[in-house]
Amino acid sequence: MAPWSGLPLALVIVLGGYVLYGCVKMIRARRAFYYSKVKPGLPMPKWSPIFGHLLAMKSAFDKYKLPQDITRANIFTAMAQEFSESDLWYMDLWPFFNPLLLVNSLSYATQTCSHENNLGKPPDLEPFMRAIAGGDSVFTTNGEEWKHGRDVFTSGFNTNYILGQTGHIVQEAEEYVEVLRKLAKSGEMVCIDQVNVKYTMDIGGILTLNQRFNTQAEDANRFVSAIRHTINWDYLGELRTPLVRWTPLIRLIHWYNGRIMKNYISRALDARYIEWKAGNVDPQTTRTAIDLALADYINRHKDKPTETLDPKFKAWAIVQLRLLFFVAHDSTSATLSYTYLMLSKHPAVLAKLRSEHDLVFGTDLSRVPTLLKDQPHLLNKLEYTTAVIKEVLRLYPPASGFRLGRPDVHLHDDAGNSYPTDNTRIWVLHSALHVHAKYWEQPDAFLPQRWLVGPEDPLYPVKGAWRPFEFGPRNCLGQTLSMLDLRVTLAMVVRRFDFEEAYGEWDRVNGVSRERWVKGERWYQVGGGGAHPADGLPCRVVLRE
Ligand code: HEM
Repeated sequence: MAPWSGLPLALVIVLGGYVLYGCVKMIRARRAFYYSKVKPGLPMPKWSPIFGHLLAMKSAFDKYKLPQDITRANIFTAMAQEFSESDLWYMDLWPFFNPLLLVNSLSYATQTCSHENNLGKPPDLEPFMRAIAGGDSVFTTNGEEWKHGRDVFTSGFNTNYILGQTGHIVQEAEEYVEVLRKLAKSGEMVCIDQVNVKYTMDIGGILTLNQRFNTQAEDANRFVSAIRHTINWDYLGELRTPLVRWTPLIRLIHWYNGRIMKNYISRALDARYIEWKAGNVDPQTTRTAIDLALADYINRHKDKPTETLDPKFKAWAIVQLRLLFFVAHDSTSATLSYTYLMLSKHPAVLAKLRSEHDLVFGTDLSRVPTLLKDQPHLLNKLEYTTAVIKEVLRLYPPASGFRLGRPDVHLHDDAGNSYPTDNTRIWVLHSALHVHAKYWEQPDAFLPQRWLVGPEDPLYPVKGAWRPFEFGPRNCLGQTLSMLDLRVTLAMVVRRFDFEEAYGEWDRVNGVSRERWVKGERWYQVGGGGAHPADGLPCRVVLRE
């Protein structure tokens, strides 16, 4: 029998076909990028006809000594200094990304996210978000589909309603204080970000799914474990290369976890629908995401109520609720972690924060939960606390803005230059914009007072340069909730505990070398949903009482 017959020959043909297909796609992608971006002389790093900008990424890692697990936004932030003249540059990272346009100026950010241009979300968000949400969610869809989702959930996140939910947050915060107390008693080093993720998941559970998960006190239930596993595995994909995401093992894990999440929310929807039909839910006072989805469904079927939920609605609602549970907890937990870190590094700020809490809530700490529950508007008096949170979000923004360019939309600069956005994904780099010397006095310094000074002060922030929640039609739906979570938590926690960063010890125990520092910081941002502190921010919790 000839050596190249039968199965081996078929394999060679299939593999050869794949290689050929890949080559044709690569040639097409590089050619299109060359003619639309390289030839017209648009700003970009040195481009190679074979590697595009993949080598430029490698050079950035070497040049800025970036650790492997740093977020992509922070890689681009390091590169931004090379494009300080244009404040914008293009990148060809095929096959890992479609063509990118990185922007780092207030004007470009505003143009990208404006109502007028109304740019949508790119399909490139899908691979990550699909693993979490299981389908097209309010985060990733565009047009009418997006608008319907946004309209259904908006009233559950408005300022008045959210302030009325303070009691629920305080309830979880009381549990959280007990967890911190135990950690302080044990004296153990702990990666506090993981503790914060559990805490914010408990808040997210009650405000999106109307369920108390008790993740802080007990072992995580199957839904909660499944979503965090999905994020962790997906992050592993992001860390190595996005191709890892498509390996059969990771796809199998996502499928398995996705089934758990889907079944869990499906049962929760059925159970809650029974409550609604029995008249046990007051739509005026209960606007958790699950209730808002059901209220919309019931309203649309009011002429012909259904015995059980329509499967099409259920499939849609499951996706939205998975997404909302994720966004409701992840970035807030990272912000909380960075807040503790900044407070531990800036004792004068911490002292001022504590004085403000003494002034607003009195010095009897045991009264704080009741005061918060009975008079949530007291939180509006926490001006300095809000300034601290804003400054943390300036230096450590957990997310970015991401839009799909369009042939009719060009970004313009003051000199009359015009930059095409056709066939590009525009990435508004919050981490670069938030420390841009053009907009910020002492950009790298942690100075909460900049949020309290008047326009005559050089520290006074330039309007629109702080955009952790983005602006425009696709701005963050949950920003009020997030700011409330953070203010309640700080009011409950900072006068009881100190947090002592312990990276040195963690690195010794884990044999980590000094290579993993970025701009003198060991707590650089790593991926994992939103951007979180590297290695979960190892620290010791110390009880002050
Ligand atoms: C510190 C906390 C948070 C930060 C920094 C943050 C940041 C952001 C950013 C930057 C976007 C826009 C992304 C883009 O333009 O491409 C966004 C969208 C969104 N966020 Fe947040 N977020 C936070 C917390 C929350 C919370 C607590 C919720 C509650 C459910 C939430 C729900 C959403 C939703 C639903 C969207 C999509 C909105 C749309 O496309 O219409 N986020 N967030």
